[in-house]
Amino acid sequence: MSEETVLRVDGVSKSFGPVDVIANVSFSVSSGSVVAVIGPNGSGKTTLLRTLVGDLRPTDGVVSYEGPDTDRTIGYLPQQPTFRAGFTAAETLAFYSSLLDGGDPEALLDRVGLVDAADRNVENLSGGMRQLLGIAQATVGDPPLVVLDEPASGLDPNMSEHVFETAARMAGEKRTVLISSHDMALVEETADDVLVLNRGTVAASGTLEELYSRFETDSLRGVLNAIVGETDRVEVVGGNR
Ligand SMILES: Nc1ncnc2c1ncn2[C@@H]1O[C@H](COP(=O)(O)OP(=O)(O)OP(=O)(O)O)[C@@H](O)[C@H]1O
Repeated sequence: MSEETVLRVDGVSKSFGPVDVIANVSFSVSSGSVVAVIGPNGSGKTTLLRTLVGDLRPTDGVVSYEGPDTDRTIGYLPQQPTFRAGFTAAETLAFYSSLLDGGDPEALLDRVGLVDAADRNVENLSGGMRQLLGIAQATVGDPPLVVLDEPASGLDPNMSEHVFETAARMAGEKRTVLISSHDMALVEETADDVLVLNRGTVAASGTLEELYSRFETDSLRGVLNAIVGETDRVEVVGGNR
């Protein structure tokens, strides 16, 4: 695996009005790796990813893309992807491809295992199929960095595994994949590096082995429990706003 930095995040904070959601987050992402962002509900994963892809402007700090200079540098699957109604899956990808000179829709659908749904209208896709179409959309134009926000959410176990295998295979093609997830088993199988967010700050980061050794455990669940404790409440930043 190459060790070139593709993304550098330096002291990034994001507030919404008076609500500080992420604070002073710094890390870098190496090319060709799968990096997982994990953390409890409300810890700031989506806000961090949206800031990294330029969907949100950081309140403080700098995000620098340092990968290859291509037409599309970062592909992004939002937590809830939306598509224009009336288009088929293939037409949706053809549309994005036409904007970027970004490749053959059939090949993009094949990459995520969605060829059989090519002619189905997007509003008639199942939740899992929508996620897969969103992942295909995120890879249009072959961006060196693909950011996937909970791509396996709502998918059955086989599909979740398929999505993570797809992500790992993409990273093997010299593409870097940054993925947020609550599925600890799949993160353990797939991730080269893990960033643990808690209350909007980086509580820990490193390879699985580094995290296991630091927290004297043999699972990510153990790492999370050591950081967050066992709780049945979602931490809500900024109170009840
Ligand atoms: N636009 C906004 N205005 C105010 N607060 C916000 C806004 N967007 C997010 N937040 C708050 O920021 C915190 C982090 O939310 P975020 O969606 O980033 O967390 P998350 O780790 O992705 O959660 P989950 O795992 O549940 O998807 C939450 O308390 C949320 O209510």
